[in-house]
Amino acid sequence: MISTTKLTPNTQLNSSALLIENVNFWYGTKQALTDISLNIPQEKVTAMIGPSGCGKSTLLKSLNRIGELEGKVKVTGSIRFLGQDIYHKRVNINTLRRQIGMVFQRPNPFATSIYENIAYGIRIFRSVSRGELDAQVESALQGAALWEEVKDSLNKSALGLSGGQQQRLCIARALAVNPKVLLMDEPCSALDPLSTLKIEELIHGLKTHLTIIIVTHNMQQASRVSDYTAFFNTDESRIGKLIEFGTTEKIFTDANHSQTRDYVAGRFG
Ligand SMILES: Nc1ncnc2c1ncn2[C@@H]1O[C@H](COP(=O)(O)OP(=O)(O)OP(=O)(O)O)[C@@H](O)[C@H]1O
Repeated sequence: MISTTKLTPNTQLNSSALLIENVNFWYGTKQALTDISLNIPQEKVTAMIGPSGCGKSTLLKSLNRIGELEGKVKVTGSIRFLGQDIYHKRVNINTLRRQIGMVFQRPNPFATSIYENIAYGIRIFRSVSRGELDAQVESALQGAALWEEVKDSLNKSALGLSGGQQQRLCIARALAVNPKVLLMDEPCSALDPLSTLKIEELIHGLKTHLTIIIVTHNMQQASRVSDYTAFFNTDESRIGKLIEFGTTEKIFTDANHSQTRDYVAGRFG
């Protein structure tokens, strides 16, 4: 159910998964984000919306530090995951990325079997018996609502699955290592309407035990799947900033800022 609590970016929620404070982000000398403060609630779905180039993906990728893989980047400010500073020098990046998993715009399964796509990540983090591995693979595929469709073809190539199935496999792969947060970067933009519906249903079920952050250009999708929405924009400086954060109901029906109202009404972007 969508809460009607009035929220501002700095409002302290009872249970915060990620606390983002005064974050600035640069690719080399190009600044992509300025002064972002946002409190991502635990076990809810938060949508990030805004026109192309306003830094939604950049912020998403800074939450599990995979943005750093794209070359020389600089981040200032603070991002706390369950209270811990993710940029602290003693943070184990592999553990961070296990706890904060990610699903991308285009499904990117490994060119191996369906089974191996899931088993690979589990084996990296701990040694398990074959029986336990089988059970965990099944559990992850069940969690991504894919088990019934693939249980008789686990040894077949993942590349033979449809695009929608591949995306659910990628979700299963992320779920297999028990993340606490799932970052989704336009996960349905390459999918047909039926596959999109399946992913949206999945998101709805997953938030009972996962915090989900989804970047989407689809306003209907944002309003269907999310509890909270963050709207980003740029001005003439071309640097992304957070304009407004609140319950999805408030952002879509009674936003404080005219830019937000114009964007959700489809008047620009
Ligand atoms: N690897 C990179 N190197 C340099 N600049 C980048 C890189 N990735 C993104 N940018 C720039 O950072 C800014 C924010 O990009 P980002 O992809 O985060 O925006 P976005 O809101 O997610 O856009 P879209 O909705 O089109 O995906 C843009 O100006 C973009 O050109």
